[in-house]
Amino acid sequence: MITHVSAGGWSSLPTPLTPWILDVIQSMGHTHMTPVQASTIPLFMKHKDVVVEAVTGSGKTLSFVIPILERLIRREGKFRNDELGALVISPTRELATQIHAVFKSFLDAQPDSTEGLRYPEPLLLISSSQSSPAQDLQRFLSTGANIVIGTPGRVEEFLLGKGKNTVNVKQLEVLVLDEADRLLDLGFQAALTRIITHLPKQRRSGLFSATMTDADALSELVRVGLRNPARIIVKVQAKKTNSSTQGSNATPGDVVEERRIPANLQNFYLECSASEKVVQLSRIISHEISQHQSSQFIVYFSTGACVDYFYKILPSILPHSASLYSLHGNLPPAARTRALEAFSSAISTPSTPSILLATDVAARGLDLPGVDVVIQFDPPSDPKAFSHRCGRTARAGRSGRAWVLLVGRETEYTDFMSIRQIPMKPRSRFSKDNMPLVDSNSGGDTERSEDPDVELFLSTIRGHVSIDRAVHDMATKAFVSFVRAYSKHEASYIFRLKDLDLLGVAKSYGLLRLPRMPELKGVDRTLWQDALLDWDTYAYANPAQEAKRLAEVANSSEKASERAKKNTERAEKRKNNGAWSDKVVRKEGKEKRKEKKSKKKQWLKAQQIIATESSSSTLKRTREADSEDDDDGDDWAALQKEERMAKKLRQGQISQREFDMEFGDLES
Ligand SMILES: Nc1ncnc2c1ncn2[C@@H]1O[C@H](COP(=O)(O)OP(=O)(O)OP(=O)(O)O)[C@@H](O)[C@H]1O
Repeated sequence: MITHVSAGGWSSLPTPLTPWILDVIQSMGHTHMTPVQASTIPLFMKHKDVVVEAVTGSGKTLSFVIPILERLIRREGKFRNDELGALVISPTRELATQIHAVFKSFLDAQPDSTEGLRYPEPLLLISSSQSSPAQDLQRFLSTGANIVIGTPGRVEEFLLGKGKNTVNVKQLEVLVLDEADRLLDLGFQAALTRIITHLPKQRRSGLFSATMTDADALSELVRVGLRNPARIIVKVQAKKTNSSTQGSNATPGDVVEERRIPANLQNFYLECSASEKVVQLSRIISHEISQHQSSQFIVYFSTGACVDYFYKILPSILPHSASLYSLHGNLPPAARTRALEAFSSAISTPSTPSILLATDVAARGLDLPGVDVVIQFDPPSDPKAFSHRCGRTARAGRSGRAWVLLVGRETEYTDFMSIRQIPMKPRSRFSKDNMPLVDSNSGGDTERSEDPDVELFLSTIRGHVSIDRAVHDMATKAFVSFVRAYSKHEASYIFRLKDLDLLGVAKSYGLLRLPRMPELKGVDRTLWQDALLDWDTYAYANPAQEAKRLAEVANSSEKASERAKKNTERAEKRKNNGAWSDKVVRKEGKEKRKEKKSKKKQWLKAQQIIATESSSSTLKRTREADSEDDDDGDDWAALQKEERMAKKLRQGQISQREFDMEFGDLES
């Protein structure tokens, strides 16, 4: 369904558009302006700075493209080759390329007789994967381009790096920040400030986004050099029923709600357990294909590693065959361009369903009118990205459907979004037959039982993963990156890692075993079962990678046996060292005892000298015998006994013979 949201014909603008510009607009099939265009174009064409907030897909691009062209066409005096007339900055290269294409569709159609924009090529994209900054600079000078479009990094390089003394910005008429709230975020702030400081103050500036709410702080606007800007907010009113209308289409008497998402967007959330997410993703896709004949999907994940992994896994679990595409920021620029081009052309000729798996690099601005369904497998870390992701469908009055999977207490996210005028409707989990999954009811309490197919999916994914060890590496990387991203959610009081069932997530991912990571420290591992697999023979499908692994295994087992050998040697040495030190201790003890003994014997000797002359030979023999005695206790007892006997001998209580029998050399 396409609901045309009109706000008057193009001819109703207070300043008429240049005829050939109007022709191009008509050739695009845009018979009427959208509300944001009707509000913005007249102001921005004149001398007003604008801050524009309007929902996704409402036509903001033409709201700045047309005023820029009109200002440059009407300008008195031609730009010199090194002079820049207009600068458009966007946060991603994909969006920059798209904006470039919109400008180009106008400029390519300009008649030869046109005054104003008559350069070999008045337009320059400086974030293309096909050109280097040096080449951009060269093209700028050779073509005399006056409209430059780029991402912050490349624009900075262009104006303040290599091009510092080449690109003349003195005559700059217009600066546009598309997705301005994103550009004013911390990540881009420093580069943006440097660029803006470099530009002349006498210029018009326009800030555009579907989520400008945070960027309207006065200090932000002053920082980007806006003076007394016109604030344009285009809100959507929708009937609080299933059939929605937009803007003035709501009739008096209807219960209407204001929302910050397109009126024709149906926005659903589906609550399931962590272990059920992949099952439910597959079933939403299946439901959309069979019930709504949807054929173009974008599925958002939280990290590039998750995109890579599910790109591998999904074909094994999707009930329908589909063409998959992947797009994330870690891909080389050329691969990103290829993926987007392939997905776009698949959209224009739908035969089998096409599914783009993406991160937030594809959340904002991309205009892919054929997208029927957006599924957020993981809610975004930045809540603002939520409406941008949803907004890849239901564009320009078309209808579209968006889903988000929420786990446990994550359903609080719906209230969080509702406050931000982004309503969501609950949907039940889907059963195998794509019917709502009914929770069992025992004694009045509804029990959420895990979908029985979770185990089936787990073993299917595991089966797929176990074919190639590289996929296992991807699975582990994806899981780890997901957990780390989860802990960085901006809405951290809703997305709390400690509340998340990590074993459920691991199950959903089809992990063969749990990775070693501190976040898994507290989990009850008795609830987890590793896949039965011989890890020694589990191989990489890529022969070179497998050869490398085997070499590493051999190397590490060699190292392990070397380590074991060294350990044994060390143990042996310790033992020997231990025996030696025992000896030392024993020797020292012996010497101490000897010393003690000799002192006592000296004392005894003195006693014996006092005693009888006849016992002296016996005592001498006793001393000699004692000196060989190592046992300190027995020795001391013997000495005491000897001393007692010697005393008895002196007192005549025993005879010399009796004494000698005991201590001397007489046999008893
Ligand atoms: N006046 C119009 N009538 C009908 N369709 C239009 C009109 N103006 C623009 N469009 C179409 O609407 C679609 C969305 O436009 P655009 O990409 O500018 O949206 P946006 O507001 O910038 O969205 P986002 O916030 O997602 O970047 C485009 O396909 C464009 O061709």
